[in-house]
Amino acid sequence: MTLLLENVTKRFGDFTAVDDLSLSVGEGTMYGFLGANGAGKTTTFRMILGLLNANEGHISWKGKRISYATSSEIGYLPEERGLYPKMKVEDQLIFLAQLRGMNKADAKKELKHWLERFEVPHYIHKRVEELSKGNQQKIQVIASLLHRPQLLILDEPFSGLDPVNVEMLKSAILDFRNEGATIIFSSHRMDHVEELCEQLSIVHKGKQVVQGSLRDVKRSSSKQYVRIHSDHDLKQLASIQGVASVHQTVEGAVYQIEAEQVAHELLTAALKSGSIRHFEIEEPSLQDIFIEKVGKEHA
Ligand SMILES: Nc1ncnc2c1ncn2[C@@H]1O[C@H](COP(=O)(O)OP(=O)(O)OP(=O)(O)O)[C@@H](O)[C@H]1O
Repeated sequence: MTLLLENVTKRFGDFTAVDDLSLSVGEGTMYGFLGANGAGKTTTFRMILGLLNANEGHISWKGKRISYATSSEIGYLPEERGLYPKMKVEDQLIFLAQLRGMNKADAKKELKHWLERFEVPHYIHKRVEELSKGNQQKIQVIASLLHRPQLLILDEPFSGLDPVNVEMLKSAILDFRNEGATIIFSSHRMDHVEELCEQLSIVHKGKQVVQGSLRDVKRSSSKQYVRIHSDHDLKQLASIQGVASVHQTVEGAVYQIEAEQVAHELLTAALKSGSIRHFEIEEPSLQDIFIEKVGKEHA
């Protein structure tokens, strides 16, 4: 595994922010790191980067500890965005790329490429403070990947972006992954994670409560749903044993079921009531799984 965390614990005084966390991220993987506010995501990222020391456990990147010597291989979008407001975009980003070992000519070329990719080439000579929040966010994303890191850590990359910019960023980071980078990112938007990540982990109060591929995580969930579209009244289906809840939709209803067998009973009962237009057994969404594991209060 490229990035490995083994039994990592971080305490602030008596408070345990990250509790015995282990995870492994394969090379070229897009990895989602999820959790409610205060779950320990940023603390974990800071430990991976060597900005905070773990009290217990080990963290390695390609078998080594991340340090100043490996900083050119790593890109980081911090949660608290930290560009210099008075400095011009070009000066700032080229300076940051040079700090990570890139020469000026290459940095200029890459900067031009990414500004065009994010449709903001005209901001090159603007001061950061002159840009809107969303455009500052794009510039900060560019700062994290300009030096072409092998490992990119993005803390809430989509926050503050409008839907068009979200799509632009998704496509850019997918291309970056396809070119070989390993990407780990946190997000409170489960739909983005579902769309992008092959592997994910959910932490709750510092402890890992879910880890695996999106597919396995969904399969291991106790929740399953049946969606039925019909013009007939299907109210009586709610009383079938094993139907945990019913959600009415414009076209019919979605039933949460406790076992797959209940789906067959629903189908038989629905057909007895008349014809149906649509019948489908649905996997839970990542949002459902998150709420199941982390609690409704954080949904
Ligand atoms: N320097 C610190 N001193 C004391 N407590 C801290 C410190 N840094 C973080 N914490 C605490 O550790 C816990 C985890 O914080 P962290 O920022 O890692 O959460 P998070 O999952 O990134 O949350 P969010 O989604 O809100 O960004 C929180 O309860 C926070 O208050």
